[in-house]
Amino acid sequence: MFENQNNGRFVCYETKQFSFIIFEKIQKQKMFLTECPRDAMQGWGEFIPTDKKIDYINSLMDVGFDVLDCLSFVSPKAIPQMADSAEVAENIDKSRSNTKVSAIIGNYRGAEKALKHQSVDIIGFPFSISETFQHRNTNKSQEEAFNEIIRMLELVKSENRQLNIYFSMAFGNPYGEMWKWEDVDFWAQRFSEIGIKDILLSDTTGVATPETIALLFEKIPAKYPEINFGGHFHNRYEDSYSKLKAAYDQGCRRFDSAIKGIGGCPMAKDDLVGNMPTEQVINFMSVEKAEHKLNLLNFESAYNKAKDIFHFQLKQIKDDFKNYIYRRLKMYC
Ligand SMILES: CC(C)(COP(=O)([O-])OP(=O)([O-])OC[C@H]1O[C@@H](n2cnc3c(N)ncnc32)[C@H](O)[C@@H]1OP(=O)([O-])[O-])[C@@H](O)C(=O)NCCC(=O)NCCSC(=O)C[C@@](C)(O)CC(=O)[O-]
Repeated sequence: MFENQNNGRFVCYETKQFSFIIFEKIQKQKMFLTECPRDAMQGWGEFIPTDKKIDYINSLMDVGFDVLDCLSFVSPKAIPQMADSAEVAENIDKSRSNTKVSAIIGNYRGAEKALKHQSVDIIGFPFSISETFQHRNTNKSQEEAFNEIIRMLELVKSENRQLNIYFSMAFGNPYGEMWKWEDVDFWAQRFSEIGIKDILLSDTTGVATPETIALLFEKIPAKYPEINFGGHFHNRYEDSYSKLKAAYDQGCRRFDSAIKGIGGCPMAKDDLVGNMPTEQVINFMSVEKAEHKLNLLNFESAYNKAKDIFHFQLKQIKDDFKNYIYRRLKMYC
């Protein structure tokens, strides 16, 4: 099968007597975007006052993201920054927005706490392809986590909400454990069997390359069409385009990101590897002419609030923009 630039593809059909090639129009799929202020905030050193969090999250609710991953119901000792999530959850204004709200949880108790809040539509559990990271992050083995997820799924169904699974360390790990795509496939199969419908292939510590991203997005989603797969990348600012492109070219239209790429998982390594920056996803969509429904004016106003919370500077933004233009020019020259 060969895709071309005109929203179409040449498909080769073979019967016993004939083989023929036809041109099929393909519907351009809309992007499905998740903004992750939870990932940005959870490792932030100074405590962000609760009212600032609420104000920031409500400004993001106006942008038009499909999902806002903004809450966390884990141990406050492990992640003190998110200890006020219950109060934040009670003050999310969903009246003007279709954006779904997602909360991260690390055990059944966290799921129960999250689901008490009517604003929470989705809970997300970080299942790890690396056994070491499963222990580090949730104090469980993979099998223990899997069994707990089965219980959580029952709970989520009875509450009429949704359970997303992150495949942490899906592209490799920094602990010296062997990585192969077949391990990701093994777990995708098991999660498919229990009826999980949403899996985010996550590059927790930024070890993925465009090649491993392309490999995983080529192999895995095709085998499990009943599951919606997405990309949850952590990377350096300048690697954003090539990583998005690697997944996009394999048909992935679902991406998680955080403004300015701030954040990461504090349980993974000592140094946080930044998130996929949302501005880079927006740049990417404009280059690829990908359809989305973000309100960019509202995005700018949320971006200004992020600037205040995370103290990033205008000069830094200008430098990033200059670097971005330079790289694009280099690609075309
Ligand atoms: C998962 C647990 C809770 C298990 O924690 P545990 O140690 O197994 O639980 P425990 O039952 O032994 O309890 C330990 C303490 O935590 C408390 N506790 C226990 N559970 C809860 C709860 N739900 N809510 C509030 N408190 C809780 C519990 O009460 C106790 O407090 P103490 O008695 O010592 O005062 C713990 O290991 C933990 O909090 N880990 C942090 C997980 C986390 O938030 N990681 C970051 C988010 S995941 C991520 O960022 C990756 C992602 C999503 O971006 C994808 C990717 O890139 O890979």
